[in-house]
Amino acid sequence: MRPVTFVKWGGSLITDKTGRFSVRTDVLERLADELARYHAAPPNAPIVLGHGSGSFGHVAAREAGFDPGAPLPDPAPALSQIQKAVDTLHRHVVHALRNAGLPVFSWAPSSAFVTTRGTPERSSSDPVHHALSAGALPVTYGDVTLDTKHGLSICSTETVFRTLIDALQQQGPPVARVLWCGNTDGVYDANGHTLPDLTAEQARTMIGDVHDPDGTDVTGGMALRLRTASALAEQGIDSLLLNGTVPNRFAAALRNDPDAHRTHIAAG
Ligand SMILES: Nc1ncnc2c1ncn2[C@@H]1O[C@H](COP(=O)(O)OP(=O)(O)OP(=O)(O)O)[C@@H](O)[C@H]1O
Ligand SMILES: C=C(C)CCOP(=O)(O)O
Repeated sequence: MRPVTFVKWGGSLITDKTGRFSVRTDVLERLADELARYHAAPPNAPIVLGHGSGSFGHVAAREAGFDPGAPLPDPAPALSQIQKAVDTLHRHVVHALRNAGLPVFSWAPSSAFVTTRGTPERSSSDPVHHALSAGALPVTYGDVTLDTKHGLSICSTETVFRTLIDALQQQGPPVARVLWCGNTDGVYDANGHTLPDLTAEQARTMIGDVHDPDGTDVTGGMALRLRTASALAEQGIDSLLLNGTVPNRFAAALRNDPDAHRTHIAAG
């Protein structure tokens, strides 16, 4: 099998994070169409798609009183409410993908692993590995998890990807790169200009300089993305941070076309 490309559609892209349970259906449909065209045109890399939770999971987690540093006194109702919100957005995503003709295989982190203070344990990538071998499109997402210390925790798509990539790397196929699709032209410097190329070290240095995302967020925004991309670069995996709100930017990144409006965090 060819090396796998991981793709995240961020919550800032597919939802309005300043709203409450507000999905951008038009954006979802266009992205699904861009992905379907790539999928139908060999030679195409196998894809694992993940999506953020935006104004669904982040809002539900905040409303349930989620605090990453402390256990919730009564986790069961919160777990159920957050899972419902996350699942509602996931249904929108898989609906758009199936309508575009893609062979979706949905893979829920909340059913696949338990966490300890937010860190996944005992994860198996077997279903994702087999789905890829079968030619399916595995689709996962940032999710709520049962947690051994806190009752519940939240796993961002970034954490899900790192766990899944570690597990996949042990069995093959290799993972080549991650496309992080959001609502900015990659990572901006202090003047708002895109930084086209960053090493892992430079990306890590920038963590203290980024601001919180607009709207509700419980997982760490751009700081978490930079931390994750630097760690992946050190494992030999490239990251591209790009703006999915602009038509065809995602399609161009899938094809590896050059584009000045994105940030490349290079492996090595
Ligand atoms: N230096 C920066 N360059 C680019 N974006 C930045 C920077 N600093 C902060 N941001 C903010 O980070 C946001 C992206 O983080 P966010 O967590 O919303 O991403 P996401 O993955 O799309 O969302 P979700 O976590 O809901 O999936 C951007 O919309 C932007 O407002
Ligand atoms: C808030 C929840 C439930 C998941 C967050 O995942 P992310 O949007 O990828 O950070």
